[in-house]
Amino acid sequence: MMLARLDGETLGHGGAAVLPDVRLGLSAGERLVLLGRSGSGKTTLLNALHERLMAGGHRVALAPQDYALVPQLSVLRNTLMGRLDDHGAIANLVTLIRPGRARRAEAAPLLGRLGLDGLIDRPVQSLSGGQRQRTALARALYRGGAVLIADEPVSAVDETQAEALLALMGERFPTSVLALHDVALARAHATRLIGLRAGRIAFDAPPARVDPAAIEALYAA
Ligand SMILES: Nc1ncnc2c1ncn2[C@@H]1O[C@H](COP(=O)(O)OP(=O)(O)OP(=O)(O)O)[C@@H](O)[C@H]1O
Repeated sequence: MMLARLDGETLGHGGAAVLPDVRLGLSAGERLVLLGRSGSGKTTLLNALHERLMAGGHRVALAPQDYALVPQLSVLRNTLMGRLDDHGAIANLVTLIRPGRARRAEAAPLLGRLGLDGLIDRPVQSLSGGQRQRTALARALYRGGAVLIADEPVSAVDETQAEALLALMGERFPTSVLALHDVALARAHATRLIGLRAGRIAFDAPPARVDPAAIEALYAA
């Protein structure tokens, strides 16, 4: 089933085209991984797919590159924010002021899987970069949905953790679109690798059909 499609659209910012004439579809069950140099348009493309999915009425979990956490609030409260739009304003206020036992119990197993169990009540501003990144991921995984969109979601953790986190994302979300810079992780996780270079999609194919030289060419100066 096709969940979202970009059909010859020009993506950019304020009139400046970053990716002209993009043709790309996302079907249920696919794991797309975007590769490309800094500034090649990965975030731009993720945002466009996010908008398109939302417009189609799909529930999407988003893990942005800058995490978008509230630094003064705890790991638990930031995680619970993943479902704010499922509840009314009053319920949300109560949850954010004093998360109830039920909400805590709901989020705790996931925070355990992410290695955050000892940090649940710590304000995010007192965490390391990797711990913040895992909190942002916790919020997305707690949200759940048809599709996960994550922009460099494992850039701040070590390789072993990265593999475990990608496995967890795959377990929770059959469909995802990720930007990754680690080519080995990208190959291992993706069902489709998409290379961006010089304003266009240089390749879009299953990892086994993408030549290492094509990937190297993405990053060549
Ligand atoms: N809000 C914005 N306003 C104007 N230009 C932008 C904005 N965001 C990104 N750009 C420009 O769009 C281009 C693509 O940026 P984008 O963030 O999509 O790249 P990226 O591949 O995700 O990069 P990185 O790997 O560094 O995160 C860049 O030239 C960037 O300068």
